[in-house]
Amino acid sequence: MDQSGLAPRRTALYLLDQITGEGRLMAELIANGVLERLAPEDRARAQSLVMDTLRGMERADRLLQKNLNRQPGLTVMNALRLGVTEICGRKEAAYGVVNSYVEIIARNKRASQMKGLVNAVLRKYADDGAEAWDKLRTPRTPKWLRDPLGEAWGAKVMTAMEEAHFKGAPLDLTAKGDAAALAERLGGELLPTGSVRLQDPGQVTALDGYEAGDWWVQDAAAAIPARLLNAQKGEDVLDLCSAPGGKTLQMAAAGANVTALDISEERLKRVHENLERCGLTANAMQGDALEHEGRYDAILLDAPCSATGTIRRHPDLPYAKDGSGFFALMELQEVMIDRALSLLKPGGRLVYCTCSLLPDEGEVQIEELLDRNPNVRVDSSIQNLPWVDPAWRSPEGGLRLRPDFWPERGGMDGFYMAVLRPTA
Ligand SMILES: C[S@@+](CC[C@H](N)C(=O)[O-])C[C@H]1O[C@@H](n2cnc3c(N)ncnc32)[C@H](O)[C@@H]1O
Repeated sequence: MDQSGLAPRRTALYLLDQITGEGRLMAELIANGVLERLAPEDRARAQSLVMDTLRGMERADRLLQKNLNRQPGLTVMNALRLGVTEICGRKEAAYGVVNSYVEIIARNKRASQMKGLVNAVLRKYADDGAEAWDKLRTPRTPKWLRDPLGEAWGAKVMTAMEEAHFKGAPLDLTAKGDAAALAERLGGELLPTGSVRLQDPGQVTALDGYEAGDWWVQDAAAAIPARLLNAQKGEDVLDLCSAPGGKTLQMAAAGANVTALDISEERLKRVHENLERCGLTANAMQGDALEHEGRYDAILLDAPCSATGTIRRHPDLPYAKDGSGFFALMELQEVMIDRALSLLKPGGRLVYCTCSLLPDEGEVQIEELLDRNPNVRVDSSIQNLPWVDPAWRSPEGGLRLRPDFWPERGGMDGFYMAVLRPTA
């Protein structure tokens, strides 16, 4: 048989097993070199197969349920999910898909006796599987996360967010210089917030201006906190949780004296690489935000969080996580906000943000801060900036961004952000 599709599919199956069975994140697996043995085009293929399967998981499972008396072991189930996604979701020719997964399972010592089942089940989708797939509802987020998000935002918004998650995300860039000129050069859209959006970018590193460091990849929502901080030339600015460095680059490009801290030596390497590629300067250093000393005009705290705002790009998150670590993150966020406020010079400002859809990591953190510290106010004037959509305004004075906003443009990451100013 034709062996060409086997390598990316086998890797896709391994990735899916690790995500759904071991709770590993895709980014972590890739950083550990899982894709390295594959040819570059196969890497992209393996990755996109996994992403599509995770995004459409509920559809694949619903279609499979009809043809399975009981759920097989994880690897066989995941091979079936990948196969159904390819045939029904990606509309690929069934023959090659079925043969590949049968071959992969046949070569798997623990699962080889199930190759007949894989063959028999996948074949059933060859004729009308694609049509059945298209008729199914937008795939739902796993219950552990759907419940709290639905409670926070309501059923209608939940469905709209799920639609955004299912569609995935375009590529957003932040320009080092003139964003309008960059949009024109790359044939992208200049967004109201100043980011440049490309709908169908191809390989990022091959785009014009990558080598020259004229831009960096940063979701439009993720670019807003540094815009709110509005670092000025010559100001002493602290990026407390900086890696991989998107916001550090924005503040360095504005001419501020940026100290970029991160607890992870490994992740800090990315900050150094990004600064070097873009020809920008910052004092990037490894350190714990809770122990850092100094006094700053402006501080950006992009706190570690559930990252539930990034599901459009990271559909593995709801399957790799179960929410069990989130409470500890919320406690850390609270301590970090207090610590960050203590590092401000008189008259200084702090932007607190998280790429989370959970109010406990955003709105509630700010409400609780105001309760325990009457000497801080939320600077709600940012809600009136000309490029701020009124729909983003949050009652306590911050901005709430959600993936279902800008649906006609391709959405945005979920984020919460607020500008805080000590009054004494
Ligand atoms: C949301 S990410 C930051 C993203 C970054 N601001 C950007 O825009 O590219 C959170 C970061 O916080 C770092 N972190 C976690 N605990 C920390 C601590 N106690 N002190 C400093 N950094 C910490 C993590 O290593 C991670 O890189």
